[in-house]
Amino acid sequence: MPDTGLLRDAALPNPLPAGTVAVIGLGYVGRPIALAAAAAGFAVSGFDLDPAAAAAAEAAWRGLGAPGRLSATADPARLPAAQTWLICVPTPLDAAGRPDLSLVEAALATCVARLVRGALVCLVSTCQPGATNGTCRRAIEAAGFAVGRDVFLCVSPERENPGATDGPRDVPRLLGATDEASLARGRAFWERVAGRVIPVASPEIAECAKLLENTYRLVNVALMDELHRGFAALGVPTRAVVEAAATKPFGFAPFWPGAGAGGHCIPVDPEFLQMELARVGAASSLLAAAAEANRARPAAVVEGVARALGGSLAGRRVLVMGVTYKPGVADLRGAAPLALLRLLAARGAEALWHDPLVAEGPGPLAPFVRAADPARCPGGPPDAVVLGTPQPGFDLAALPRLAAVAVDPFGLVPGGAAAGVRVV
Ligand SMILES: NC(=O)C1=CN([C@@H]2O[C@H](COP(=O)(O)OP(=O)(O)OC[C@H]3O[C@@H](n4cnc5c(N)ncnc54)[C@H](O)[C@@H]3O)[C@@H](O)[C@H]2O)C=CC1
Ligand SMILES: CC(=O)N[C@H]1[C@@H](OP(=O)(O)OP(=O)(O)OC[C@H]2O[C@@H](n3ccc(=O)[nH]c3=O)[C@H](O)[C@@H]2O)O[C@H](C(=O)O)[C@@H](O)[C@@H]1O
Repeated sequence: MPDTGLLRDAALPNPLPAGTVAVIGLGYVGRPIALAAAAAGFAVSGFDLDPAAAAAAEAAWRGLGAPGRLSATADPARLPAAQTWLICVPTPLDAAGRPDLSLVEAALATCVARLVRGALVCLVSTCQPGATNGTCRRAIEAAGFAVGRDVFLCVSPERENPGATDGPRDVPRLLGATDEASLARGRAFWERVAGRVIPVASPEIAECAKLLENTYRLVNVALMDELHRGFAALGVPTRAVVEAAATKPFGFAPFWPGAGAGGHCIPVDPEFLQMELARVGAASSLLAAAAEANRARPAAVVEGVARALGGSLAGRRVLVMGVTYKPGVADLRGAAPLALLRLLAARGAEALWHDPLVAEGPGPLAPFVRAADPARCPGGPPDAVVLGTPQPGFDLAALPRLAAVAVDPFGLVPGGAAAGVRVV
């Protein structure tokens, strides 16, 4: 690869500003990292393709009294020749359910067009093992830079827990790099911004660890969903079983049943691991079964509602309590309760919803009827109520009073099956 780095430096209109960071992608992940980097003393330029996201980031930062050295733009021409580049764009599945890295590739294109010698590129987005050493390295080398000499490359996957952790300093950061020099550069940056950094021996270890964390959650949630039905058939309350098992001071991490693990990470990220495992002929059948069970979970819950109503949902009115993907978080992405609403409607029911965290009926909720007060549903009391997401503040003991049939995929309603609640 020709070493054009020096030429590129000379041609750039911007001199390399000391301590400048560019954050590409200003969503849930990029925005707090940009803020933390500014708080750590870096001059930070955020970039988002979506002008609304860039404007929202600036407004949020202003509201927090963010330092003036923090700015956001949707115009790549306004990006400086930064010393540190952080890739924080989404990594979704495509329509066929395959991992889609096209946004990471586009972000890399924005970055490498402005790379200067000495810069550090860090992949933060959740990607498949090999993305750093493959996709990222190729993009940098194609621009004429030698990784580890001209430009430094590392990966530090995000591990924030939405709704529970506040910022990049809350969770230790894994850090993998392509070489020693890159690891040192990455470590110096992240220790300043995030505090606790855990260096690992390769980018692939960091990538796989991130995917293992979320795969572990998917498999265990799917197991609990299945056991929940079994325990119910045995007449044993699942939550009491898990709480009892969790008193063991080692060797057991509690997971809970629900309407289906949702969001845009737990059902998605394991596919990145599975894709690479399949490529080397080692696809995990256990992971495949868990993913399939999780996809099928909302349909199983709806079938439970149908059975409780005598078999057919046609013309019945069913209220879903809580529609976000997890309790306490106003995020509808990949939310299992949305699948419940769609499946109920597809089977001829009138689907209603209530959620104190969702004021309006935006996009995916538009086809369904909002019940601002679940005790006074439009059109009168529903035939059945099903717990979609147990939002903080829900009076679960009162759930069975909302309709003749109450369905609980979580095992949370007091009294459970003994109190006439349908446990699914
Ligand atoms: N949301 C979360 O709590 C967590 C997310 N992650 C991972 O972090 C990554 C980012 O996720 P989020 O921040 O949640 O996504 P997001 O959807 O909230 O935000 C991403 C932003 O990137 C922008 N974008 C897309 N392509 C771009 C490009 N080429 N150039 C510039 N901007 C671009 C989008 O317009 C959007 O505003 C994903 O890989 C995700 O799996 C990991 C852990 C936690
Ligand atoms: C706590 C934790 O490890 N969080 C990681 C996770 O966050 P996310 O917001 O997806 O939460 P979480 O996994 O709890 O719920 C997902 C779904 O499972 C359901 N869920 C969950 C637990 C359970 O016991 N039962 C259950 O049904 C639950 O109701 C949801 O429907 O993925 C993030 C990511 O990589 O983006 C990581 O950065 C986070 O650190």
